[in-house]
Amino acid sequence: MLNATAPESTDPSDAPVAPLVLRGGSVVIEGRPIVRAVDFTVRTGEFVALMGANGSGKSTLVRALTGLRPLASGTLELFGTEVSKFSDWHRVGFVPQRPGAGSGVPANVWEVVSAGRLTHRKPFRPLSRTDRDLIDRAIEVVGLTDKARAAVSSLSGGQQQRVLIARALASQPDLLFLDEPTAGVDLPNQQVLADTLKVLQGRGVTIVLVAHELGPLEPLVDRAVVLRDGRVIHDGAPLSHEAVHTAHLDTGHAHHVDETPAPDHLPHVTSPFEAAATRDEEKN
Ligand SMILES: Nc1ncnc2c1ncn2[C@@H]1O[C@H](COP(=O)(O)OP(=O)(O)OP(=O)(O)O)[C@@H](O)[C@H]1O
Repeated sequence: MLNATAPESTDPSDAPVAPLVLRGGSVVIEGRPIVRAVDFTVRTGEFVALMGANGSGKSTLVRALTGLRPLASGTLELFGTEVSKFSDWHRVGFVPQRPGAGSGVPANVWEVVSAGRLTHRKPFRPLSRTDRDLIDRAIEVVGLTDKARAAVSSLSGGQQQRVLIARALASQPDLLFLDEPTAGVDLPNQQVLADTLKVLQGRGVTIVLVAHELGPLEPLVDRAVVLRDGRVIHDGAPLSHEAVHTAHLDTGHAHHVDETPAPDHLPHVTSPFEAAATRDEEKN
């Protein structure tokens, strides 16, 4: 007699593709190794906090993971595709650290958030009804509907941060990076951020967030990865602010990395954002 129950698949190709796999990733800036041989995998739907002291390399790592900084060595795969061949950038959202969504341009909230739909539109086509609905909804999720036509420059720092988050939401990413979204943001705004990220987490979005302290975000975090001097010193349960600073390589959760210094001459990995990143640096 035939068994009607289908046998469970053992085919490894059935496993969901990890949104992010970095192997031996190093970043060198002006000859100085800033990120050193980091292995970092993020699974679908995970919420990972990237922690560590000032200057430990968190922002640099995030910029490498978003294709904004070339890797000096190592490999990066996004949704199973090597980064130089990856083209589904609309699946990746990034909320940068720097405040000031308006950045001197007299744009209103709705205009800035609408930029989140740019990667989805065909060139020179006006926004569709769907685009407009997604923009309105993103503004609603971050609680700024009543400010939709306000100049971004007229908003508080925390509200401006929410505008940047709404812009990322409007692009409906599957993988969202946020670089210190709570820095300099008051507690009510941090709570709005936590509520917003909870909505995204519920939708299955994978989230990688840089933070010094988790605050209201703590209950959402599945895993903390702590960097020190460009290396991973902890990869496991979320840590308190104090524990981040006292974490040692022998915590038990620690992920040991190769101590070999990055070589001087390294292969160059290009990305579609590299030109933009260079321009960005020149401005700094
Ligand atoms: N464009 C750059 N040019 C020169 N050095 C840089 C550049 N970007 C980063 N660095 C250096 O790399 C190191 C790591 O910086 P990074 O901003 O990645 O650290 P971080 O952990 O995010 O710090 P913070 O918490 O202060 O934001 C620092 O010593 C910084 O000075």
